[in-house]
Amino acid sequence: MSEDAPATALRAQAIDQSFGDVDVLSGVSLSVARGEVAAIVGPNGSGKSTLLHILAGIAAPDGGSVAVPREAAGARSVGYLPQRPAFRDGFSARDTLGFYAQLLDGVDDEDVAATLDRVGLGGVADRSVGSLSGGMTRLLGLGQAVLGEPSVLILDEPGSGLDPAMVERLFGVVGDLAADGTAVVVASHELPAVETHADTVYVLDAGDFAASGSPAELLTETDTDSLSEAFLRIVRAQVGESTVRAGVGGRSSKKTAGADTAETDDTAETDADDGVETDADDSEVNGGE
Ligand SMILES: Nc1ncnc2c1ncn2[C@@H]1O[C@H](COP(=O)(O)OP(=O)(O)OP(=O)(O)O)[C@@H](O)[C@H]1O
Repeated sequence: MSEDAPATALRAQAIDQSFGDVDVLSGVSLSVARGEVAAIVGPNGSGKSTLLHILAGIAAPDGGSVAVPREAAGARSVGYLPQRPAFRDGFSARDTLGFYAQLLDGVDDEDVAATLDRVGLGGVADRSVGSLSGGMTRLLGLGQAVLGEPSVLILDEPGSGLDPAMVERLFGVVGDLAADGTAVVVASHELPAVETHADTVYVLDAGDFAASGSPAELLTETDTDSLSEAFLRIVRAQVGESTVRAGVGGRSSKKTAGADTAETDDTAETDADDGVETDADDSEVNGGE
């Protein structure tokens, strides 16, 4: 790896995931550098949450591997905001983040207060979490995810339920974190915000990335004027029209059975035992970058 190249913060290789006979992810690979905001977009049911669970180490994939080199600086490697964050009622926002702070080395009350301010909840820090609106609860989830300055931040639909100003604020926070070196993977349907704030966009459809590149590259490739238009063009090209996805469906969509088999067979790390290595002190992950 050259001195100047941004270090890889997260690498997923040949991820396969099925539920029953439905193949949701088939050979998905991506690499995210420190300081990069990578957005995963895709139709409903295309597998974004499934992929994020795997990247966050919450679920082991059927095949493939995830590696997150341990960073010396942060109190933890990966922060994760689920699609529907929920907190135990009866505690304030401050106490809730305080609880999570206790679980992390070197994170104190000052960090909790700074985090609440950062996500826009400083003014309601002492309100019970049960009295927070859905959007505020999501912001608290973002606060929980960024506590301890993880080197990788994984956000599942962080803008869902937030008003446009809050969506902008949230993506602004994400941009600030990336500027400080955090690698961010965000699944989002907020395509205008993604177009403005993401460095790389991955369009997940039919089990794998149908397209990827910077927002500008996707607009150029699809000859469109906005990421929303580019998205529609890409996913309509996949199946003729955009619908709720029910998975790749027995390898019947864009991949052939042979292609899937070849990817699986080619991959040395598809053993489930090798699966997720999110906390691995895995310096070889950066080797050759
Ligand atoms: N635990 C599970 N058991 C069975 N099927 C599942 C499970 N989790 C996800 N699926 C299926 O996998 C597919 C992908 O779901 P996923 O939630 O990852 O999609 P998504 O792209 O995040 O959707 P959305 O944009 O609507 O949130 C769907 O067909 C879903 O029904």
